[in-house]
Amino acid sequence: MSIPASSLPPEAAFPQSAAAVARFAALAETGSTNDEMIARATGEQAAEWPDLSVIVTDNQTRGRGRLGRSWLAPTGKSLAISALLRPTLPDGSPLPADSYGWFPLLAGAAMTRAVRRVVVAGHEKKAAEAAIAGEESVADAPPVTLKWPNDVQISGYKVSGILSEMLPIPAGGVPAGLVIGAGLNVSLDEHDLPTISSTSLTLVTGSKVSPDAVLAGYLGELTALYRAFLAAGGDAVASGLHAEVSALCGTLGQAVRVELPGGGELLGTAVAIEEDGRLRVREHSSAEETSVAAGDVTHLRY
Ligand SMILES: Nc1ncnc2c1ncn2[C@@H]1O[C@H](COP(=O)(O)OP(=O)(O)OP(=O)(O)O)[C@@H](O)[C@H]1O
Ligand SMILES: O=C(O)CCCC[C@@H]1SC[C@@H]2NC(=O)N[C@@H]21
Repeated sequence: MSIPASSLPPEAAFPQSAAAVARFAALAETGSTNDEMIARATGEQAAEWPDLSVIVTDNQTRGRGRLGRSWLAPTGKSLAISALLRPTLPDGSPLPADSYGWFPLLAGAAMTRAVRRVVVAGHEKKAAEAAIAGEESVADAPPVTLKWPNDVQISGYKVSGILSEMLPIPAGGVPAGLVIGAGLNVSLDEHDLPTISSTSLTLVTGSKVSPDAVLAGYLGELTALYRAFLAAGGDAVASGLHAEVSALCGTLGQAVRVELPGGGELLGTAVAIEEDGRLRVREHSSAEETSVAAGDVTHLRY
């Protein structure tokens, strides 16, 4: 007698992703994958959750976004992914705390690259179908860019958001690691979208997208950028991460409004990403340049 599909563990739906990391768990449902991962990484069984452990679900019921917002995801149509990193340098010493600021950008770059591959493949499929039908060539593939610090946008619409959270730091100690949470809108329809500024992979490509393939793509990119960053001692410039993030970042060259964490705002043009990951903005009123480490950035479209 064959086993009914519903009795298979959820991991069975993610063979490529499970092969890409040290430990992989897929949950049928959870409140927040970041909360799940933080609890496991700091609980009694913490030693069983090594560097590059991943928890995923397609049914996250209380997703948390940046700046205290909620992350909304209709059941079965998006992925909530949390990756545990316990970064150590090649000599075995822990990564210094001041390199941790690069992780949100590193994860954003990894997701941008993974989404780009899906969008380009969808575009090539459409182009091939158009050619067979004898139609005129189709338009260029839509741009997939990183919105500083870590949203992924397709043609300016948000398809993924990232929330990185540090594990508790022991008094006077070095960080024990962090959890990088990523929400990815996979197959939402128009009517499922939580905001007018969001989109999904299926809406953009017009094709069915394999959650396992896109997740494995993201985990592969994340692992590659992470390993290069650690091999360079946590130096984003030497590892090429600074250049990669700058190349993927659609915020550069844009007119932006930055709502600063302490109140107040900055109106200007985003001109560069600093070597420590901050965004440098040239103010419109004074032409003065200010670098911001955090804040809510809006791309202004005139
Ligand atoms: N599944 C989702 N997809 C996209 N955004 C979502 C989703 N769930 C919740 N949101 C939230 O919706 C809000 C809108 O996101 P978005 O970044 O597009 O707009 P914004 O921050 O208001 O403006 P802007 O992008 O122009 O700066 C954010 O708080 C985002 O976290
Ligand atoms: O854009 C944002 O505001 C960040 C959204 C982060 C959502 C992800 S989904 C997986 C992980 N678990 C959470 O509760 N949040 C993050």
